[in-house]
Order: sequence, then C-alpha cells, then structure tokens
Amino acid sequence: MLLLRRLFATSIPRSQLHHPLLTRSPIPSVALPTRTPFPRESSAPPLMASDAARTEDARRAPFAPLPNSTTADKVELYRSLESALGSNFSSEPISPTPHPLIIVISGPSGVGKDAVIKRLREVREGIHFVVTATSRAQRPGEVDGKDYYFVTKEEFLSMIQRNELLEYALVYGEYKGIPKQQIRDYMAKGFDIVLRVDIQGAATLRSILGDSAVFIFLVAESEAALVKRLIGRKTETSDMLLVRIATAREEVKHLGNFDYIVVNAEGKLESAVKLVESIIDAEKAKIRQRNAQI
Ligand SMILES: Nc1ncnc2c1ncn2[C@@H]1O[C@H](COP(=O)(O)OP(=O)(O)OP(=O)(O)O)[C@@H](O)[C@H]1O
Repeated sequence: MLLLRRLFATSIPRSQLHHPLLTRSPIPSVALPTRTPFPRESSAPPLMASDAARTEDARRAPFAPLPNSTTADKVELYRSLESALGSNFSSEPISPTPHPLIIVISGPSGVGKDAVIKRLREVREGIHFVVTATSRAQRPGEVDGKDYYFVTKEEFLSMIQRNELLEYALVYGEYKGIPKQQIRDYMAKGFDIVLRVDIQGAATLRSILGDSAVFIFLVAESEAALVKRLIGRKTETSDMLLVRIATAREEVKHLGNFDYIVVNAEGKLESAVKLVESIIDAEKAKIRQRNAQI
C-alpha cells in the first residue's frame, strides 16, 4: 500500500493534482462568490431559475418569481418564462427551409443508374427526376416522356440551337441532353432535382454548376461484376459491350470530380438507394447550403 502511494505520488506531477478538472478540492469554509445576478442584500425577491439562462434584458426587467418547475402548471410556467425573458417564445422554425438540391447521378454504363433512380422514385417524394431528351431508339419497356423524351436527331439539333439544353453530348453515336425549363419549373415549386448523366455529362455539369450541385458516382463492387451486369442486360451487341467496358475502365479515373461514391453491389440495390437518400438528407441538414441557379 505504501509502495502504491509512493508510486502515485511520484507519477502525477504536483501541478496536475491541483487542476480543477482532476481534483475535487474540499469546499472551503469561507463564502464562495455567488453567481446570483442580484446581490444577497438586495431587496429584490430571491430568484428561483438558473441564472445562466437569463439575458441582460431579463435581469433588468422586473418580474415575478418563477414558479417551481416540478409543481407548477405547465402553461403558467411557460408564460412566466416568457415574461422573465421579456418576449413571447417564437414558433417559427429554427432551421431555415433547405434550398432545392440538384443531385447529379452518374457512373459507367450498366452500373445501375436507371435501376437506382427507378427505386428512388418509388421510395422518395419531393424529387423531380429530369427526363432527358435523347435521339437513341426506344428500348422495350421504355416510355416516351417518362424514361426519356425520344426525339429525332433533327429535333435534337434544333433544341441545341434554341439553347434549351443545360448540357448535351453525343454518347455512343446518340445525342442526350437535359432540358433547362423542366429544372427551373420544378425547383421553383421546391422540388429537388435528380439528373442522370454519363461521366462526360457529369464533367460538363460540374463546369457549369460547380459546387452548387451534388455529384454522386455510382460504381459496381468490381469490374467483373459490372461486365456480368452489362452482359445480363442483353441490350448491347458484343462490339458495343467492348466499347462500354473499355470506356468504364477510363471513367473510374474521374472519381475525383465527384462528391460521393455509392456502390451498387449485386443484389444490393436497396442499400445503394438508401445511401443516396442519406446523402440527400445530409445535404439538407447542411448549414451552408448549396444554391443552384439554372
Ligand atoms: N444492384 C443490382 N444488382 C443486380 N442487378 C442490377 C443492380 N442494379 C442494376 N442492375 C441491373 O443491371 C443492368 C444495368 O442497369 P441499368 O440499366 O440501370 O444501368 P445504367 O447505369 O442505367 O446503364 P446505361 O448507362 O447503359 O443506361 C440492368 O439489367 C439492371 O436491372
């Protein structure tokens, strides 16, 4: 025991022993300075609430003693606190209304952009999924005006001429572009906007929108998984598959242009969608909100 005491006494410096956070000094018998806003000898009635909660104004304003918080009627206590602070409690939301977000979802061909967006559409309200205009042929099951606006090459070129597109590109020989007016209309109504673009489109959007939009890069768990997924979709010829897979290899190198990466692993579509939702929620809770203007 003596040895222990000696060890303790030598291992902690004397100065630390006197640190207020480390030691609990016995309460001295001399009177400690009180933090009561009014001096004891004042004729004012004794205060019952914590003085830490009082503002300068409240200290100056004359008010009746606060009722006991454990026994008082709730309404009476609420009113007493209001009058002690000199103003009514506001019911205005403390958090400002979040700005509508522009969320750009991108990733290599076949990674599951459409699949993630389709599910997000089912589970989340308040989002407008921008319908991209494209000159490519409609695939079986795709609906014009819902999946894409299917237009001819000539129609697409006149949209470019009229400056109606936020961004457009020639992808695998077909035009794809984002109509501006659609975004403006829905943002004005308070909707968040989801844009689905390829990597080339995401790079262009980043140069136009900068940090005012959120950029999400969707990946498969591995290159092998991506190839199997593309083969399984059965929408490309072997030559088209080769081009897409070779391009995907290059595209992964552009990860640094994005804000978030989401893995859409085989059979784990739901987790990928949940992560996208969490990203949106976190963005909504940001103090310094992004403020996209189209
Ligand atoms: N998590 C997943 N697990 C298994 N299969 C998936 C998953 N996500 C998507 N898929 C399937 O993979 C294929 C490719 O998905 P999708 O068409 O959504 O990709 P995409 O990124 O939109 O492709 P593209 O850019 O070529 O249009 C589809 O057959 C889809 O059903």
